[in-house]
Amino acid sequence: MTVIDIPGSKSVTARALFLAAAADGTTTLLRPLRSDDTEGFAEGLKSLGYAVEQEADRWRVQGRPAGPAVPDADVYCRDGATTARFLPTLVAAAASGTYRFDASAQMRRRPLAPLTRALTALGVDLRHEGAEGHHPLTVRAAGIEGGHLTLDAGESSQYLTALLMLGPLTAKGLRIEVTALVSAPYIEITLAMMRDFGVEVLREGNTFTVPPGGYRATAYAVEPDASTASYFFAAAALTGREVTVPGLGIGALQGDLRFVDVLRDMGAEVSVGADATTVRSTGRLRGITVNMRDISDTMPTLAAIAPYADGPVIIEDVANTRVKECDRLEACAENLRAMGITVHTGPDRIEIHPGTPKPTEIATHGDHRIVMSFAVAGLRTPGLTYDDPGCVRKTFPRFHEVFADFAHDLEGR
Ligand SMILES: O=C(O)C1=C[C@@H](OP(=O)(O)O)[C@@H](O)[C@H](O)C1
Ligand SMILES: C=C(OP(=O)(O)O)C(=O)O
Repeated sequence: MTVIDIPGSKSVTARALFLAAAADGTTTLLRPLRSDDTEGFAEGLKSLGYAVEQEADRWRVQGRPAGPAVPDADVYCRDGATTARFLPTLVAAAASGTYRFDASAQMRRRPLAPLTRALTALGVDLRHEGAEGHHPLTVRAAGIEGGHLTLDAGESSQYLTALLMLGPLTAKGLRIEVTALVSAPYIEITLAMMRDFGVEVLREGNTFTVPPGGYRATAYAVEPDASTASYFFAAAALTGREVTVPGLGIGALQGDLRFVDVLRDMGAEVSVGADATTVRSTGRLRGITVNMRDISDTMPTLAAIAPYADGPVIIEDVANTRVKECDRLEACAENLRAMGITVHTGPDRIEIHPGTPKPTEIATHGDHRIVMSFAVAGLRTPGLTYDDPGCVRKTFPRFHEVFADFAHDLEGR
């Protein structure tokens, strides 16, 4: 059995930084993720005048319920959609200030119109320099009264997360009626973490009622990243081995841990314990048809191991993977085809046929998940190379070292 320590969750770290910055008091984050996305979020907060002290496994944030410490700032959100969607929302609640946000070329292309429209509907003066609903943008803060909103979060749950977290910072709170939602388990993370910072959201069907009153600082331990864990679980299922990830068990916040259910359906033995999850190969990897709308960050993980299954793998309802770090459906298809595999894609689906993959250079499109997913395939098809291996920095800067040690350890068993 191989036990692997996974770095902290990106989603939890980003939310914790937002909530800590808005809270009354000093918050300590234990085991935050240290990667480009989360360092970028912390840097963004610092540009806004928040005090963020970063020691290796412990970050301290001094909350500022009144908002940024500086009257104006330029904030670069890098490639992180959590940063690019959550930070403009955080500053919108301040009583005054002018804050300009920009992001990487890909993040400029990624959408946020439903969020910017919702903020505008709440009375926020938000201006775009180019296309509406895209970075760069400037927020002129003047406080938010609050009230009722209708939101389409069918393209990204991050719009809803941003507005939920904004609610307690408005004068009267928010009532948000959601007409469509993708990546729903991320909303459970948001609600659970808001509760940890002292705010209870009332949920009635598709309507969320968020009370005013602000957040309370706390000490917060960040759980390991479940999307990152998917590469190690998939590796076990693919290579006939067993892998245990401590820190992700029954009470885990992240929906992406459900990726192990997909591996179970494909033939692996899975045990989700109180505080750890184990995947053990039974030697079988069956084809499967699976809806991944809730856990689409793990779609590339499944796509990369799909050719080694004994039947077709069909992944459905993942249209939003086309607006991530790249068009992930086409990137997976392109790379699998380059490996000699038969693949069909539709607007929201991918169908991958069994075959004998041959090594190639993986076109990463700057997407960390493409690299990490195909690294798993590399355990069965040695010789895969990557045109931009360093893009793993977004969520797991030490991925290549850790994965090489892990693969070595697996081989020895
Ligand atoms: O809220 C979050 O932390 C995230 C939500 C998901 O995005 P979408 O809701 O845009 O699918 C996920 O893909 C992303 O990596 C992180
Ligand atoms: C889609 C992702 O990130 P984000 O949307 O937070 O940039 C991801 O990490 O796979």
